[in-house]
Amino acid sequence: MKPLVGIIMGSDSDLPVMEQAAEILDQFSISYEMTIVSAHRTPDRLYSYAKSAVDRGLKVIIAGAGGAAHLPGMVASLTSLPVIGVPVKSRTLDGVDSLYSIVQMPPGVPVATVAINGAKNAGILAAQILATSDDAIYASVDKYKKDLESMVLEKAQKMENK
Ligand SMILES: Nc1c(C(=O)O)ncn1[C@@H]1O[C@H](COP(=O)(O)O)[C@@H](O)[C@H]1O
Repeated sequence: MKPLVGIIMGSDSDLPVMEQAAEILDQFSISYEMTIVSAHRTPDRLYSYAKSAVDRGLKVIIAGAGGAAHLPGMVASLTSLPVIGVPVKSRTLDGVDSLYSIVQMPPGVPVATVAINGAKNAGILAAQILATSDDAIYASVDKYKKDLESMVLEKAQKMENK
């Protein structure tokens, strides 16, 4: 199945965070590809990845990076597909550097930025973007949210009955 979502990250050290996006896409049975692309270390690869994305059938790109996280913004500059940015928690500044690098994009080049290490929400958001034109994906996401609601209501009930 051709991947609909591209998950990219600046380094293999981002994988423990970024694989949470893959896990939730698996739950929704959404096809994806996952690889390393770095604006800083592999600029030519970044260019060819972003430029070929739409022709390869991708609909959404999730880009995660830490520190001076230019990857999501640079991808967004090179393609008109929606880009979701995941600030990965860095070793020195706790990911605040990653967050600020990703979130403050200039007008005209948005990156939908999730929380620090928020790769799971990035996956859900990608599914919701796809769901606007796919009823089966919409139904999966809708069920996920209803299950979440039931789970919390059950916990509330247990807490009240103690
Ligand atoms: N922020 C970027 C970019 C980029 O934005 O192009 N490329 C790698 N990195 C980040 O550097 C951090 C440390 O990388 P290493 O663990 O490989 O030293 C990672 O979090 C990666 O996302």
